[in-house]
Amino acid sequence: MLFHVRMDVRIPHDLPSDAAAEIIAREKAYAQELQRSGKWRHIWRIAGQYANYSVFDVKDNAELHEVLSGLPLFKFMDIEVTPLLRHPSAIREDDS
Ligand SMILES: O=C(O)C[C@H]1C=CC(=O)O1
Repeated sequence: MLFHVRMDVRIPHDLPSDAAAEIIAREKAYAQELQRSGKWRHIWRIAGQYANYSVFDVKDNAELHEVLSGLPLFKFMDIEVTPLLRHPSAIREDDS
């Protein structure tokens, strides 16, 4: 199943910078591993914001929840999920 996900990151200003840097490094490794696995299909920075638009390809809602709740930055994020399905007018064969 495909899901469009918006993540807005709100790291508290009083979090020490070395702690923030450590979480961000773990987040990057986690995100890149999920991209290599094919579960995190797209990630785009939203211009001018500490936020991204992503597309996940996972088995079901439960797997999406597991993946998202495992994000090292999860507790500092607002996350909005939109389930997707193939549009009847789509022509790209690999978009489902
Ligand atoms: O930077 C972000 O948008 C937040 C998060 C998502 C992937 C990643 O590496 O960091």
